[in-house]
Amino acid sequence: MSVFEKTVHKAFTELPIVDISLLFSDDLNKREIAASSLDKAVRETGFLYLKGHQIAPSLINDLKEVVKEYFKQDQNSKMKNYIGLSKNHSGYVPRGEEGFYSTDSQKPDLKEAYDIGPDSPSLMARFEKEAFTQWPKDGAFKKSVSAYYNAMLELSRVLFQGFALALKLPENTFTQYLTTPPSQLRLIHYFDNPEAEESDSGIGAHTDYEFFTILLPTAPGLQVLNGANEWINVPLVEDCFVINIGDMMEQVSNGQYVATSHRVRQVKEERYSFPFFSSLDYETVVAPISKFVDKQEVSSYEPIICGDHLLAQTIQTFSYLKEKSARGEVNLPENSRSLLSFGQAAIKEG
Ligand SMILES: O=C(O)CCC(=O)C(=O)O
Ligand SMILES: [Fe+2]
Repeated sequence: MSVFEKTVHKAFTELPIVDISLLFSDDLNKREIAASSLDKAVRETGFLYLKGHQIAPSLINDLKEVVKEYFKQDQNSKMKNYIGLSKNHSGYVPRGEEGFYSTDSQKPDLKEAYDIGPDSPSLMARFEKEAFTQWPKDGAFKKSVSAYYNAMLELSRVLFQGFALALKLPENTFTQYLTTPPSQLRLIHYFDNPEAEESDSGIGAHTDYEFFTILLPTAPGLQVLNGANEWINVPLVEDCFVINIGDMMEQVSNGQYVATSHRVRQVKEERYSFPFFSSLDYETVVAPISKFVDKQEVSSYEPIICGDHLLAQTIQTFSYLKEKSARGEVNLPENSRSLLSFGQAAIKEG
């Protein structure tokens, strides 16, 4: 395969486990060994289990505890922190607020969420120069969730370096743009539904918008589309995160690393999941790196501005932002991509 051909994932039936312990080594040769196993897994599947991440179990346990307590509250209490009341796209997301994932508006995805982003500059930096994250009253929630957010931000720095090495690029290729990224942490609660059928959607099929996602699920339900267009179950593996490639990694690598479609289905037992969407600084221009573009080729990946891509996708999916857009209070950035412009399905069509 020429290095310029876009990757097509294998017809995998399970996800590889990648141990990144060596990425924490002071020895570059050792970091490169870990990076090459990352590279292999990403090319074959675009999705993997991450071992050796050095996140303390207490951070994870504290997070699960405060989130479970939070969602136990009644709807009125949760709506006091409705995401539409915030200036930086943070807060409670009731069922049905997001219109993208579920294709059937009569049957919204069976979930609610709480979204956390940084204080300004945030995802809404185009419209709000100064904005602060909306937190519920419970101080324990803020403490545990912030600690987990900060740990994810640090892990994303290690992984950005790992992905740069994996792509045989200078190690700081991405991290030079990682100062105040508008990365989002979602705390998702899927309702228990013992009668759930195979077609009942927790989250409909999509790719994530950022570079990669560090996901912590608490129960099965996640499914990934493989190279043969089959949905593969992602069972839990103890002490592992799940990592998947997002739109912007596909964009910078000119399709060497492809965003992977995934969905959540048939959630019978109550389920929580915590994706951290790893982004770079808002103004970062995300274009295919020249090494991956054939001189004769016109790349199908037009440059995008990192934060604008996230903003555009978000405006197209959240009801409160669609309403603000209709009132002229927010507007789509120039050259916005439509939804589902990345991933295997988009490559096959395009
Ligand atoms: O809940 C999960 O396991 C996946 C969540 C997800 O794909 C997302 O929020 O983008
Ligand atoms: Fe996702």
